[in-house]
Amino acid sequence: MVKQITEDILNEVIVKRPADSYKGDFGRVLLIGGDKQYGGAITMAAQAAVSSGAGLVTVASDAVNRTALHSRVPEAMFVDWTDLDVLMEQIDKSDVVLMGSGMGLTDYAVSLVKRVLMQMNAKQVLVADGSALTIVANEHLSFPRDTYTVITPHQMEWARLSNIQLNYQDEIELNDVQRSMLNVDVLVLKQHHTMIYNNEGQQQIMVGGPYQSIGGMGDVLAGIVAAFVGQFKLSLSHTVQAAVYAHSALAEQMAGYNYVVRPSLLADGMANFMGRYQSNLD
Ligand SMILES: NC(=O)C1=CN([C@@H]2O[C@H](COP(=O)(O)OP(=O)(O)OC[C@H]3O[C@@H](n4cnc5c(N)ncnc54)[C@H](O)[C@@H]3O)[C@@H](O)[C@H]2O)[C@@H](O)CC1
Ligand SMILES: Nc1ncnc2c1ncn2[C@@H]1O[C@H](COP(=O)(O)OP(=O)(O)O)[C@@H](O)[C@H]1O
Ligand SMILES: [Mg+2]
Repeated sequence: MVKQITEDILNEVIVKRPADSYKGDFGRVLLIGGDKQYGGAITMAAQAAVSSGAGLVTVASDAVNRTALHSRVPEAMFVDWTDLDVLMEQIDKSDVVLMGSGMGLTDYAVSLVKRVLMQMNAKQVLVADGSALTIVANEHLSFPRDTYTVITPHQMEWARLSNIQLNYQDEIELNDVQRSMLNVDVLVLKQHHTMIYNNEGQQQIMVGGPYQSIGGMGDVLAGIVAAFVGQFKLSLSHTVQAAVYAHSALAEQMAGYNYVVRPSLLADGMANFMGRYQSNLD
């Protein structure tokens, strides 16, 4: 039975910050993506991660994106993704690595995806989205067995990864078998009323709508997911459920007075949205 995710997940997962906390308590998040063509995608993911409370955000991207990224998200640190020694060091230091947003499909992007998959360890969480998923599918790569892995494909990306065509993607058992064969802990299968698959079963959001059908909306979700898993200590599956719910619930609220919801505005709205749900620790 597919469980419907309700607003309760937000009060359960989003906790009030302890008074004596510091940035290191809320996740070191590394975002790898943004080639020459798609700098906006990684910028929006970074904006979303910062606004959703990630303690420290670093972006590894094509050098051409540095100034634009900093002008929109000065809180984020920047690494030129061709500087491999620094990049590998950053991966080792991170709690969460998001890769794929606007990464593109160049040979260099392929080589980066391979390196990241090899470098991740058992204590870290990998969030893979966008181009990284297409690369894993095209190159027949595997997700690391010992790293917690969350993937956030749209339906075409899932078709490439799983070989399940779009008209069969409502077959729950089929999707779940493929998820597990791919070494994926949490599959977020994005669609109208997105579904989440994990070892605890399947969950679905009933919020959100077509005002979200706009480029960048998935990049923002990836940044929110990375920030949530970096800072909240509940199970990975609950934390991802909260991130997915928050993304579409806020979009639904913003759509009350907008025809479409701009992903960059949604990203900026997350801090205010989360502030309304934080629950007390005691
Ligand atoms: N401002 C930016 O820089 C943006 C960059 N983006 C990046 O662009 C790269 C390519 O991603 P795309 O998703 O555009 O390209 P993809 O080639 O992965 O997917 C788009 C293709 O899938 C098809 N499709 C079928 N069903 C679909 C569904 N339910 N949802 C989405 N597509 C469906 C579309 O018709 C199209 O042919 C990613 O790395 C992504 O992060 C996009 O997020 C758009 C915005
Ligand atoms: N009609 C819709 N109803 C609900 N959610 C939608 C709809 N269209 C798109 N979305 C949501 O918007 C996001 C789109 O993600 P994606 O296709 O990866 O966008 P991009 O790669 O351009 O950022 C997903 O979270 C998806 O669930
Ligand atoms: Mg996408």
